[in-house]
Amino acid sequence: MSPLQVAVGVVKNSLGEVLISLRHDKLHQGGLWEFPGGKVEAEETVGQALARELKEELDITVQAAMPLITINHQYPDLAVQLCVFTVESYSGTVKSCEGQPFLWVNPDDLVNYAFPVANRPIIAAVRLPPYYAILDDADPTLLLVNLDGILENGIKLIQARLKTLSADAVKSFLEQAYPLCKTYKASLLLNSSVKQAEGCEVNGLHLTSVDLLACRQRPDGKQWVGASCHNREELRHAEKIGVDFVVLAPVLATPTHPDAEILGWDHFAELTAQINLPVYALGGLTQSDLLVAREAGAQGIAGIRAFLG
Ligand SMILES: Nc1nc2c([nH]c(=O)n2[C@H]2C[C@H](O)[C@@H](COP(=O)(O)OP(=O)(O)OP(=O)(O)O)O2)c(=O)[nH]1
Ligand SMILES: [Mg+2]
Repeated sequence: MSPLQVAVGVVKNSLGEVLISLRHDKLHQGGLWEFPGGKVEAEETVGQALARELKEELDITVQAAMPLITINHQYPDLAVQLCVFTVESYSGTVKSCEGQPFLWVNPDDLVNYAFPVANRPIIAAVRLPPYYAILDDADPTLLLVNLDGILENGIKLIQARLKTLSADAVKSFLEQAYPLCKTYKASLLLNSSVKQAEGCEVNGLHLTSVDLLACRQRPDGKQWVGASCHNREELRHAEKIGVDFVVLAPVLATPTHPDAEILGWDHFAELTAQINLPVYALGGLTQSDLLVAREAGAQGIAGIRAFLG
């Protein structure tokens, strides 16, 4: 049987808080928090269903919505496909039309509410930004200059991929980079191939595809865990161990990996549709590819050169 298709909306207020509502106890997944939305009816597109449900449940009119993530989940009693949109603009004032209590919650606080299990990657997608910068040490003298440029560009998620630096050099870099990222409210992840610097604070770990496949479970004690993937097997493993997001590459030709097999947007979209995780597109892309990437099911764009200035 085909899954129950559900249109789901991530609605934000002017403070950047997200609307959640409490499912009635008697419903499927009752007593848990949800993002507003509901079943797609026959002869209705998902976008039409989203607009109708948000009008019925909240009395708001959707003016623009962008795909965020699609989740295919098998509950013991029901298969659902949750088509989640970010509501970019709407008119009207939110009210509870069907008696569901609702709350406005800071995205980072969503993890403190009980949602249906299918919602875990949705919450990650809501919290993650559209761009993921990869800072490499091809020229170590430019590391801090490049980091500054990335932060000045407004990028909030950064991976330090420091392949050549010694452990001491990594340590002295992180001692400057972490506090700098913090002042810009950006998160800094360390690539798993980096010589680990004892006692250095970062916001998370980014697993290389080799390290990903070697992990039997999600590494402990990390705020964020990301992973690099190139194929279905790696994506499945990332989903299985419960990373927060992945980077799928190379989408287009890229000078840093000239021999890698290129996915192209169609194959990227096909692979991304099969996985319940936020996926960043990487390889030969720039910030201006964001809309194309979103249409292909991506969380956003990752890049080495894309955010340097
Ligand atoms: N709206 C919504 N549904 C979710 C979320 N997470 C999740 O697993 N679901 C599941 C629960 C249900 O099985 C299904 C939504 O179906 P529903 O019956 O509540 O939809 P509806 O609003 O059209 O309900 P109704 O008019 O028939 O009362 O999707 C979520 O965040 N939002
Ligand atoms: Mg509903």
